[in-house]
Amino acid sequence: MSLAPSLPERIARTRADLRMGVPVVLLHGDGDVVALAAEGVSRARLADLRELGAVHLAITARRATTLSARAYDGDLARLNVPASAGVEWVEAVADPADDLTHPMKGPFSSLREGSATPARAALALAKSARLLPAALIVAVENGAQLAAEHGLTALQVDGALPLMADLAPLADVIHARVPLSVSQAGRVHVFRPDDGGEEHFAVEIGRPDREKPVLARLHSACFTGDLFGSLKCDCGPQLHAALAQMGEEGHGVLLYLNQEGRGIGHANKMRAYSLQDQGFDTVEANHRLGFEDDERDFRIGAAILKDMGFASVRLMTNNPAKIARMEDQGITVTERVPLVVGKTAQNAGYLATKAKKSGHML
Ligand SMILES: Nc1nc2c(ncn2[C@@H]2O[C@H](COP(=O)(O)OP(=O)(O)OP(=O)(O)O)[C@@H](O)[C@H]2O)c(=O)[nH]1
Ligand SMILES: [Zn+2]
Repeated sequence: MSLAPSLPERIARTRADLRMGVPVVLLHGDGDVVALAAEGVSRARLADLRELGAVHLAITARRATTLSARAYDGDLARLNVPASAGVEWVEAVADPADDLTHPMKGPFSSLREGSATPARAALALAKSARLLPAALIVAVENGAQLAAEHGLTALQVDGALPLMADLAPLADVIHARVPLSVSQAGRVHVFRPDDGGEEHFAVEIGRPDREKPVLARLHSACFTGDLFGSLKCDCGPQLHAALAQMGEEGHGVLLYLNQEGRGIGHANKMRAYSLQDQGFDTVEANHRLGFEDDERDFRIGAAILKDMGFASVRLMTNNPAKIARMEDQGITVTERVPLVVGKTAQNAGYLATKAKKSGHML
């Protein structure tokens, strides 16, 4: 009998700690580290980390490129945090908000020695906590002992990294009838991943025949567009047009995937919007923040479709990557159903960038 949390549960706990600004211990054969999310780091915590040893700031190669810092570790850089640097320095490196007003942030020196794997895990955890992808790290001698002494969560990096890259199993927790304006025959399913991540929803309209391709939409959450009527994107009109077409045909399935801001989270999407007001396009803004163009995991959508018994879809999308990801995951896309609605003066540039840089068929 063991009441100890499993590895997926430990990952969830580590993520929650980082989000709260609590340090965590990452255990690794080549050397343990204490890690702390850079976002919102307090003076006291930074001082505590310095007591443990030399502090480094792990950032993604995307962010390093913007800062003209060397990324010796390929996908990331471990910057030396100067002894004189305070929390303002950490925030300014992690967050591009004032890049234009303070363009000369360097020069930076980066760590070359030692394994970058714990730093990589810290960044993956920060991303999955929907924080800025930047983490303070300090190498420590006996991480497990330190964690026990201070009541910190300790995580084995070698087990956690591959598990985080895998798709977390999803359970169909509950489904219930919800009459909708587009169709009385609406049913909403709630899917919950076993890694403590966000729940996703499936809206089933009618009773689609599982033997035939179903009219399907994979919608990514957009709180500004879906709820507030934002004119900066086309999400709200796409959501409503997709449901309306399913209502007209009598059958369909709309997945509402909680991957806000193409998977970077609410706060980071608003940071991206703020950068867009400084003149960067949607892709450049993601890169400056340290993210890839698109951080979504469409395996989730494919897994939900399969769980519901759907093997082939008529996919409502303009995004060729969505079609490719479905096919990769064994969902046959028999037809692409275009979904071009909601063009506004304010989103013309956004849509043009999607067409130019992401290959959208608009
Ligand atoms: N990071 C970031 N995310 C954005 C921005 N504008 C919209 N989003 C997010 O982008 C996602 C839009 O997803 P979808 O509607 O599935 O659009 P898509 O991938 O372009 O594909 P289709 O609509 O199927 O053609 C949502 O998660 C939005 O929150 C932005 O400027 N930056
Ligand atoms: Zn949107």
